[in-house]
Amino acid sequence: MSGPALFTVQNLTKRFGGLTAVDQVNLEIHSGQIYGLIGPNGAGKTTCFNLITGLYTADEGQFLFDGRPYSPKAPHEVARLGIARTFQNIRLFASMTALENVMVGFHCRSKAGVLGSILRCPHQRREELDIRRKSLELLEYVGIAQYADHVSTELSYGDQRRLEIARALATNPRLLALDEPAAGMNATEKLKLKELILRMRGDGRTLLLIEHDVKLVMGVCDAVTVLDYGKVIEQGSPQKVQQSKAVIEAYLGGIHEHP
Ligand SMILES: Nc1ncnc2c1ncn2[C@@H]1O[C@H](COP(=O)(O)OP(=O)(O)OP(=O)(O)O)[C@@H](O)[C@H]1O
Repeated sequence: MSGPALFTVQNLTKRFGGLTAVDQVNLEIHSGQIYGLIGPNGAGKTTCFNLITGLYTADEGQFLFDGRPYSPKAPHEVARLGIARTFQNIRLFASMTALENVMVGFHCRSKAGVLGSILRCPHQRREELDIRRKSLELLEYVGIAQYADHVSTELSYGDQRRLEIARALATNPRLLALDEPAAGMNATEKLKLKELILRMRGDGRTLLLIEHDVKLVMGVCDAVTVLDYGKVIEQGSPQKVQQSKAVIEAYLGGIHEHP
């Protein structure tokens, strides 16, 4: 793809004791792309995500975001810089409604902030109403507006994952990272998720996707990187990756134990 990349990963390496979980990984994500990061269990996908989103610190390598060096120190700083993520294990505010969960995403970048919304100073009322309206719009966007007033844990598993996406979108990220969004979903939920991902791309969003469902990845991604034992074993279009001997061998290799 031509033009400068929105997000670049250069020689990324992370070790846990004697284990190199991520080993000299390079990748380039361009604006408007859906970029897939796949690989067998233990390949290093989540570690990569945790490095990109500031949960872990890299041992080697660097990131460029919009051409500038990006060194995430903490997750809240990552959100402020324009990267949002969802989690493999859903992390919603369990006692809040679906609507309130999305409102928290907006408050992260509102002038009033979460505390202001609780104290409800008069001049913050208007901003609060605006956030409420925009949160409802996002719930509609991901297809769960009918559950706005339901406590988040009452929602089905698939809907909770869509709620996480809505909350992440509330921060208006330039890069949205989804960590196994289809995990635990049934076929109908996966189809709806696919539609939502394609809709986000249609609206110009840039997505990084870790996903075990290879069919989903091949169906939505513009470019894919395949990891195995922390190393990139293939990179390119879904067509190229699907035909790669190294990828086929890695997936047929069965249970992956690190040496
Ligand atoms: N905090 C940690 N401490 C020690 N080892 C870790 C840690 N996190 C991950 N690992 C190891 O690093 C390797 C890569 O793990 P990672 O979770 O990144 O893989 P993955 O591709 O996301 O796997 P899965 O698809 O099963 O989620 C694995 O061998 C794992 O056991």
